[in-house]
Amino acid sequence: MFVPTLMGQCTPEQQAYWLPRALDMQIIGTYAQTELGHGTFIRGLETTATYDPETETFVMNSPTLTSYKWWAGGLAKTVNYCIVVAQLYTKGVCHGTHPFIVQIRDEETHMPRPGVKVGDIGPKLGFNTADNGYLGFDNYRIPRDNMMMKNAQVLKDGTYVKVARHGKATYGTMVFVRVLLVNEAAFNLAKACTIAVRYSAIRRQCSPDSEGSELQVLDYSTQQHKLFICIATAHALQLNSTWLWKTFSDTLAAIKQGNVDTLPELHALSSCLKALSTADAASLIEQCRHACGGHGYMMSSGLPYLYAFVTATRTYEGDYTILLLQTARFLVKAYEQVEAGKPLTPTVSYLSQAFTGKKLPWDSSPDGIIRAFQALAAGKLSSTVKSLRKRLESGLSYEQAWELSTIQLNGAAEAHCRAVMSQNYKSEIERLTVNSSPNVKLVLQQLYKVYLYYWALERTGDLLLYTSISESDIFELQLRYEGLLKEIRPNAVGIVDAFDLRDEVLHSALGSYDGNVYERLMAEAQKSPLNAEPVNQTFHTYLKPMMKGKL
Ligand SMILES: CCCCCCCCCCCCCCCCCCC/C=C/C(=O)SCCNC(=O)CCNC(=O)[C@H](O)C(C)(C)COP(=O)(O)OP(=O)(O)OC[C@H]1O[C@@H](n2cnc3c(N)ncnc32)[C@H](O)[C@@H]1OP(=O)(O)O
Ligand SMILES: Cc1cc2nc3c(=O)[nH]c(=O)nc-3n(C[C@H](O)[C@H](O)[C@H](O)COP(=O)(O)OP(=O)(O)OC[C@H]3O[C@@H](n4cnc5c(N)ncnc54)[C@H](O)[C@@H]3O)c2cc1C
Repeated sequence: MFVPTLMGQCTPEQQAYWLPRALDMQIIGTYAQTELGHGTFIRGLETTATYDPETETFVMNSPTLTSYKWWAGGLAKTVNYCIVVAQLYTKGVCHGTHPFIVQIRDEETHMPRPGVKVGDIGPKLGFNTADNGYLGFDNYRIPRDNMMMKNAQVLKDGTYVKVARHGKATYGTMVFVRVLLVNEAAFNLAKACTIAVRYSAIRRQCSPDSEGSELQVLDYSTQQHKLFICIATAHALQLNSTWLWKTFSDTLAAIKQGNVDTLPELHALSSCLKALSTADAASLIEQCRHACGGHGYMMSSGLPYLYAFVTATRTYEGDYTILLLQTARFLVKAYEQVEAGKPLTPTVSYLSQAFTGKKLPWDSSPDGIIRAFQALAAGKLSSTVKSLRKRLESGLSYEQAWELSTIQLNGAAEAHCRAVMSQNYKSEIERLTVNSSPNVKLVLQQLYKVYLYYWALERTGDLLLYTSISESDIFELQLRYEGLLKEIRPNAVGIVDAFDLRDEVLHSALGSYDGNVYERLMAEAQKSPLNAEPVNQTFHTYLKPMMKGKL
C-alpha cells in the first residue's frame, strides 16, 4: 500500500523523489491509517499533524492512547518509513485527515527516531509472518514537503489549498486495494478447491453396497455440493476481478482527464465486490476444510493457513458490513433517480424496469435466473426505501431512520452485488469462449449454471417474495442442480488442475499433484518436534511422578 499511495497521493516532484527510493527498496514503508480507537471511521482518527510556519515543519502528536496507530503491516520491526494519515491543523483550523510521509527509523542504525514510539501488536489469528505494529508520536517534526500534496497543499505561510476535484480523493489507495482483493479472493479459493477436490478423488470412505469397494468421497452428491460451488465461485470471482480491474482503469483514466463522474459507481462496485468476494472465499475455504474431514484440520493440509489469511481480508481494507452499506447509499440514490425519471449508470440500469409492483414471471433459464436476482435486489431495495421513509414520516432524523434500516440496506446491497456478479460471470464467459472448443464451453457453462442454481436455491424465500416461482419450480430446479453435479464429476479433477497451481504454491500434503496423500501426511508428521526422541522429558518430570503418586 506504500508504493500505490506514493503514486496516487504525491505531486510529480514528490514522486520523483520518493518513488525511486521505494521501488529500489532503499527505504521500506507501510500505510498507517488505522488507530487503536478507530479503523472504520476515518474522520474520527486522532493523530494530529500541526503546521508550524516558523520552522516549516509539521508537528506530529498522538494525544491519547486510542490515537496510537495500530495494525499497519511491517510497522513493528521492518519499515523505516510510514504513510501516516493524520488530522491536519494549520492556522488553528482542522482540515480533516491527510496523508504524510514520516520517517520513523534511522536509515543506518534502524533505531526509532526520537519522539517515535513503535512496536509489535502481538500474535494474531493468522498473518503471523507480518510484524503488524503500533506507532505513537511525541512532538515529532517532519518537513512541510512530507505532506502528500497531490490533492491538498499547505503553503509555506500555512495557507491551506484544496486541489482535488473529489472530496474522497485521498481514499484512492483503499479503492485500489479493494479491487486487487477480489483477485486475491479468487486465487486463494482456487488453491483451496484444488486441494479439496484432489484429496476427495484419493480419499475413499464407506461402501454403499456390501459387495462393492469403498467410494472415492468425490462420488458422493453431498461432497460435490460442497465442492463444485467452490470451483464455480473461484471462476466467478476471477472473471469479476478482471471486469472490475477494467472498470477501475477506465475510471482512473477519466479522473486523469479531470472527470470524476464515474468514481461513485466504482466506489459502490469495489465496495460490494470486495465485501462479497472476501466473505464468500473465506466461508468456502472453510467448506473445503470440512470436505477434507480430519486431515483438513492439519496444518500440513494448507487449509488452516489459507483460511486464517483470507478471513482477515473480510475485515481489512473496510469491514464487510461497512462496505455493503456504502453500496446501499449508492442504491438508494439510484432508486430516487428512477422515481425522478433520471438516467441510471450501467450497473444499476436494471432498476429502471424493476419497480412494476408485480412479481417477475419465473423463468429457469440462466438469463431468467439473472433477471430473478435483479428483481430480488430491486424488491429488497424498494422495501428498504419504504421502511426508511416510514421511519422518516414517524419523525426520526435521516441518520436515525438510516441506522434502523441498515439490516435491510445490507440485504439489498448483497442482492445487488450477487446480481452484478452473476451478470458479469455470464458475459465474461461468453466473451472469453468465442473461439474455444465446444467441450471447454460446455464445462465452463456447467460451472456457471452451478453458481446460478446454487444461489437461486439458497434464496428460495426471497424468490417466493419477488418472483412467481412455485413449489414445483423449486423442486424442478433442485433436481436440475443435482443432475448438473453428476455431469461435472468426471471432469472435476481436470478442472482444478486447470488452475495450474504448482505444489510449491499449494503447500499441501492433501493437494499435491501426485496424489500421494498418505505418504506426505506421514512425512509431515515426522517433522513434529515430539517425534525427535522416543521418550519425552515431560514423562520423567510430570507423568511418571503422577503415576507413582509422588506429585
Ligand atoms: C485482473 C486483476 C489484476 C490484479 C493484479 C493481481 C495482483 C494481486 C496480488 C496483490 C495482492 C493484493 C493484496 C494486498 C494486500 C494488502 C494488505 C492490506 C493490509 C490492510 C490494509 C488496511 O486495512 S488499510 C486501512 C483500510 N481502512 C479502511 O478501509 C477504512 C474503511 N472506512 C472507509 O473507507 C470510510 O471511512 C467509509 C467508507 C466507512 C466512509 O467514510 P466517511 O465517513 O468519510 O464518508 P461518508 O460515509 O460520510 O461518505 C461521504 C461520501 O463519500 C463517499 N465515499 C466514501 N469512501 C469513498 C471512496 N473511497 N471513494 C469515493 N467515494 C467515497 C460515500 O459513499 C459518500 O458519498 P455520498 O455521495 O455522500 O453518499
Ligand atoms: C490482518 C490485518 C491487517 C491490517 N493492516 C492494516 C494496515 O496495513 N494499515 C492500516 O491502516 N490498517 C490495517 N488494518 C486495519 C483494518 O483496516 C481495520 O481493522 C478495518 O478497517 C476494520 O476497522 P476496525 O478494526 O476499526 O473495526 P470496527 O469498525 O471497530 O468494527 C467492529 C464491528 O463494528 C461494526 N461497525 C463499525 N462501524 C459501524 C457502523 N457505522 N455501522 C454498523 N456497524 C458498524 C463492524 O461492522 C464490525 O462488526 C489491518 C487489519 C487486519 C485484520
